Amino acid sequence: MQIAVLGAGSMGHGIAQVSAMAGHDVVLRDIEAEFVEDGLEGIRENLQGGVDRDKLSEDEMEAALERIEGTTDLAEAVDDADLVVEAVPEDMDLKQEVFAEIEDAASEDTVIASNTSSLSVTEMASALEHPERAVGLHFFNPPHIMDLVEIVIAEQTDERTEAFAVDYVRGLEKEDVVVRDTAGFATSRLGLALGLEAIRMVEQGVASPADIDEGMEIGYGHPMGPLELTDHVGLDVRLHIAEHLREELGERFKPPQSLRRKVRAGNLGKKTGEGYYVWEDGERVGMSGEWGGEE
Ligand SMILES: NC(=O)c1ccc[n+]([C@@H]2O[C@H](COP(=O)([O-])OP(=O)(O)OC[C@H]3O[C@@H](n4cnc5c(N)ncnc54)[C@H](O)[C@@H]3O)[C@@H](O)[C@H]2O)c1
Repeated sequence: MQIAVLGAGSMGHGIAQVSAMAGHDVVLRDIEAEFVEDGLEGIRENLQGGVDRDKLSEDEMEAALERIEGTTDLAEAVDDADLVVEAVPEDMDLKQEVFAEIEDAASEDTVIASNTSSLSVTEMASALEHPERAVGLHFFNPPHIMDLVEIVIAEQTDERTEAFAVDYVRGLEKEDVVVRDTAGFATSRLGLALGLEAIRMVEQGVASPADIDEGMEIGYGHPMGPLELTDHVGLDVRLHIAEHLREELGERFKPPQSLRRKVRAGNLGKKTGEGYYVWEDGERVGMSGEWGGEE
């Protein structure tokens, strides 16, 4: 199958990589040649990492690389594509513009997918003349490691498009869950509900961040507790999604005060060195100030 991936950033280059690994021919498109080159370099590094860890052979790496081309030309990318996956920044106007551009340049039965993590695919699809071919393919970061893809069914998505998306995801040897297009889909909504409640529990002094996280890790088998996960994702990102879900789904997603306070103070989690924990060189070294630092 011929696949175009638009946007060669964190997600786009990974989606191009897993598609090529599954045997598809891929064109990766970004708006500047240097972004395309960065994306291709990211793919080379990931694949080389796989070879170093004996996950794939040199030959498999070379074959995958040969199946991927880069371009800045939209028409060249989508012209022969059976599937176009957009992974451009999370902005509804931009996504709608990109959807309409794809439809102008692609053939009539090309499936048009968005990797959005929170926006309405139904709203994006409304920019198309044939919206029944739109679908959400929500990959997780990084796509070459994470096994799940949420397939998001917009109001307009028809059965052919849904079946196509399921086949594509299974062909990547990933697990699919099919969800209706609602705010936060299935994963972000549940993950955030847990994260916000954990933050409220910290605010109420129920237990320390480390004890709450350990409770979920050991008691419930979660690989990472909700507060550490919040630090990984970024407090700013979680606040933004909470505000969106509050607007769409109600007050139960109201962002807790400490989340707002920390974001205002620039304490955004692992990337800035402090969130609910303190981080040094990417390692968790203690809890944030009000918990005295000690775990
Ligand atoms: N980063 C994550 O953890 C994550 C996880 C799941 C889904 N997503 C979603 O994936 C999408 C992309 O996120 P990202 O983190 O890869 O962003 P990013 O900023 O790393 O990459 C976006 C890329 O798109 C390019 N771009 C901008 N306009 C374009 C256009 N018109 N055509 C082609 N390329 C264009 C940019 O130059 C940039 O290289 C967003 O919708 C985001 O919500 C992100």
